[in-house]
Amino acid sequence: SIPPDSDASALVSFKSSADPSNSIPLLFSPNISFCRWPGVACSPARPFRVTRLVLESLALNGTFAPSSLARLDQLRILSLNFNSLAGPVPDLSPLTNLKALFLAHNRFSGPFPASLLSLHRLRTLDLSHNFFTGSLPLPLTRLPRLLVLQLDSNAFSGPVPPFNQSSLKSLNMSSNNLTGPVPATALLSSFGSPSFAANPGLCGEVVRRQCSARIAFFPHPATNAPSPALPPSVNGPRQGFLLSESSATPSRSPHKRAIIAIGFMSATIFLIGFLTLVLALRKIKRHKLTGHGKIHTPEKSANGSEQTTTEDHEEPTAAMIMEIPEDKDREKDKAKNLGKSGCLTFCAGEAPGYNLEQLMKASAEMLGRGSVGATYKAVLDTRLILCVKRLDAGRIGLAGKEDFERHMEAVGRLRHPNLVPLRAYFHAKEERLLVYDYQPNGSLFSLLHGSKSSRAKPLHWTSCLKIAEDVAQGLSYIHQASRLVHGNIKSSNVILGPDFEACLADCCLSFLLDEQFFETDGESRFYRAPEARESNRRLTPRSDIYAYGVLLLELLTGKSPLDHQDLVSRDLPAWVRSVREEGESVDDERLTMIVDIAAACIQLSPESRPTAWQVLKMIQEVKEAEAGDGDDDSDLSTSNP
Ligand SMILES: Nc1ncnc2c1ncn2[C@@H]1O[C@H](COP(=O)(O)OP(=O)(O)OP(=O)(O)O)[C@@H](O)[C@H]1O
Repeated sequence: SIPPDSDASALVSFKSSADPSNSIPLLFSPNISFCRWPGVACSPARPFRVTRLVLESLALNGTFAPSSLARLDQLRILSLNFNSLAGPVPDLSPLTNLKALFLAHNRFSGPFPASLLSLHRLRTLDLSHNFFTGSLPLPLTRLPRLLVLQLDSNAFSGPVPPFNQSSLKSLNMSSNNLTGPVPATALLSSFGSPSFAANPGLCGEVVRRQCSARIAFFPHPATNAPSPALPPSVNGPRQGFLLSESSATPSRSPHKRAIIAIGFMSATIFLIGFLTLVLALRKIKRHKLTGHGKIHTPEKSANGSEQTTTEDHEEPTAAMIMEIPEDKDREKDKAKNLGKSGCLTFCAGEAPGYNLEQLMKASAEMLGRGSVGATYKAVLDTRLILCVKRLDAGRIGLAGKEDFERHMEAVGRLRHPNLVPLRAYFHAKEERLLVYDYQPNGSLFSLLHGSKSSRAKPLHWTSCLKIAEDVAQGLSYIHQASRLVHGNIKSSNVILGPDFEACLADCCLSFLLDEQFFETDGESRFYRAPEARESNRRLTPRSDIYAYGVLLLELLTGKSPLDHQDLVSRDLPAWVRSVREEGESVDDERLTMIVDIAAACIQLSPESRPTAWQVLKMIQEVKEAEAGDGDDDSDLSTSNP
């Protein structure tokens, strides 16, 4: 039997929570010395003390139990890569000799494991491809021996810590949700932009993306000067500074301050004015919204990114809104009501970066009208570009303010590099606005079907795999982190971010619709699982998977689902192959693997469809097969004691 205080008992304890499906039953046999259990190594210098534990790709799908490995204070290398371990990483501070920790490609969640910050011998840390959230702790910059740090493909947010330790030779923070300027330390500058790719909110020299005026402006000492009070619904005097700053010289003259002060004093008057605008907004008919206001026309800069012209700011959306002042008493009443709920609610505890007033003054371009309302690209005076969805009051079923807010709060908590984040929402009596990040590179729909000049060609194979993986990542996160359902997966709701990463948009909005308006005839119906065709109440994670399967075939063939409605009766591999045959050659086995995934997703019976997580793993297997047999443990050897 196994002595209770031995390293062997620690291993058994770890297995009991990490491996509930008993995927490795034979590996942990009491008849063999535990130092010879597969994946376990003990040091000759310290008999019966485990120094290395490598349990990779073993389908471990439980949790990493607190204290289970705490006894292993001689452990140098711990690798649990490529499993499905979920939940937080427990306190690992007792593993004081740990030099390499690999937890990549699992389902770990929660904040950055703070206990790792006390592991001063740590040289390699790989937390990539998990669901970690929250900010990166500053003490990470003080781990003195850190050589390799892989944090990519998580949902870390907040600023990049100013790493500058000379030991660090490899750093990857890509595909997170980090924001703000990347500190231009010598070390971070030497890594350059690839280490930070697919973090749409990062800016600065290191990532070669200009920071907005806000970021450049606020550290300026003048912003700390006391400012006159404003009504609570106006987001403080900073906005006034910003508005004038965007077109001003950097120095703030007394003359300028006086102008700003006058601006503030008239804020109340202005506020009433803008409330009027909000009320009138409801009155504008669709054709007026599209045709009346000055449409913001983006210009492509030399680097391909969109820029706004000065004129864009001259005629705000408000101009479209302003035209019909109603009967004055009614206006006042409505203004009072709006005043009570006239603030944007920012999601996920994020600091307000703008206010409703600024939003209303933004220049706007209608991007389209979907099932729940119209979508606009809004350019604020600060040049911040947002995507604003104005919900169609008549079609919204979730009538109560509380229900609406509860739903939007839950949606607003979702943060993942492959989801378009909901930043804020607004709810007044009959007005509901949703504010998202604006994604500059169009939708997958326009990528696949947008060009009228050439007949639709399937995308390049590697792009297909990348987009398929990105979407599966986003979907898997929605299903796992929140138990929400996307409800409307289709190619126009897959938007391409600044680094052409695919992000799911319009997350969980189908549930807002009054059931009678649930479209049974729009393009969405081609993506809809048979069991959910008639009612939005029947949308489930499995119906999302069905939609994903249809999307995958669209991606592989470049054909709209309109053109492949009889999917179930087709010989899918033969069809996909025939459509792709003119393009670049793709390994037949890999193509079949992907088509098989799509076929599994569009099974008629919801129970037969895989989960999003399984889909993701299968896509990643194809990608890995594509990349050839990887050198998974190359870092292990570099950190081998
Ligand atoms: N965050 C965003 N950034 C950039 N473009 C976006 C964003 N969200 C949506 N879009 C684009 O705006 C257009 C209109 O979107 P909208 O959601 O209103 O309609 P839809 O996607 O066609 O229908 P549905 O309401 O069924 O999702 C689409 O082309 C979509 O790709």
